[in-house]
Amino acid sequence: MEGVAFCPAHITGFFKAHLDNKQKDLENLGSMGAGFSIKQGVTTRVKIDEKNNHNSNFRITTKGYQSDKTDVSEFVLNEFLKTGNFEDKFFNIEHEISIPVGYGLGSSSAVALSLSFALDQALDTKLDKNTIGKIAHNAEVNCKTGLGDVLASFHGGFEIRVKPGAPGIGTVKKISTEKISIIMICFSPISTNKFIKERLSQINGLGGKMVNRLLESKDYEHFQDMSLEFAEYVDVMTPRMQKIVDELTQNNIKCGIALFGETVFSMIPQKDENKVLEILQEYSDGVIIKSELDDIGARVLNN
Ligand SMILES: Nc1ncnc2c1ncn2[C@@H]1O[C@H](COP(=O)(O)OP(=O)(O)OP(=O)(O)O)[C@@H](O)[C@H]1O
Ligand SMILES: CC(C)(CO)[C@@H](O)C(=O)[O-]
Repeated sequence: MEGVAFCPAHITGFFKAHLDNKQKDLENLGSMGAGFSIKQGVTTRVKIDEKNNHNSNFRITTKGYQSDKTDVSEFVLNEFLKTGNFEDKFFNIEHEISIPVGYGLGSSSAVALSLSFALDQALDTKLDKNTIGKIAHNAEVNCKTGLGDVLASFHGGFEIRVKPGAPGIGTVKKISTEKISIIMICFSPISTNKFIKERLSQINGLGGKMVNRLLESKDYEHFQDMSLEFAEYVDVMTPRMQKIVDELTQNNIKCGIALFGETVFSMIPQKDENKVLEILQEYSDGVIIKSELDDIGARVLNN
């Protein structure tokens, strides 16, 4: 019994949290906002064997970029364990993470959603796609590692989240663009969990208005301008980020900030790719990622 699935990394440029305390169902919580999914992300392999003499009933290993915790994966696994009797089974879970963890690239949601699809395939549970998405969304919101990333990476592309919630409840509007390149530079992580717990209540005005503005313009350059405005508003801009933003702006290149990480991204026409890379390569303390939009969203991979 095996399953393999991929979920793209997702970057949020601005958002409005929906965490109404009276609303207890995790699937109704989430965020509105806008962002995009990229070609890199998380591939998860699940192998289910007999338990035999293992002490625990699962093992989670990570290839590529590493993480400090695995609570998001454990939440997803536990939801699937409720669907049947698997006492004599051993779940071998391997995440292959091709983007740095904690830098605003939605690695935790890509972990959750790729695992949810892979478990459905391995167990042959045949859940409908929205239910698979819901399990991953609930894991993210429960662990406070994200609010809208699962909904967004479920659909892929450059998206506006117009209604918050898990897949099947929340809705997105996809915006089509010319063929663009996405180049990012990542410096250091910012904990989304810490931000949601400590700062979220202070920041809930601007994101909703920006959603409406982007629905009008449907323009990726406008999206980036608003992302910079939002980053200043929530006060996450560091001097290092500001320096890059200034240099790109002086060269007529649009850019935005990935929430939440010390990460600057630039969505540009493909012809401008080298110009951006030349500028970013001077900053040797950052990790540069070159990508394109993933328009498909999370999916099972046929092995
Ligand atoms: N299986 C897992 N793999 C990776 N991270 C996990 C896992 N389970 C829980 N996490 C937690 O998620 C954190 C990363 O989430 P965080 O939200 O901070 O960053 P991100 O998902 O990379 O980016 P974003 O800011 O866009 O959400 C890790 O530091 C870790 O504590
Ligand atoms: C809270 C958040 C910015 C963290 O990545 C994201 O999940 C979102 O846009 O809801």
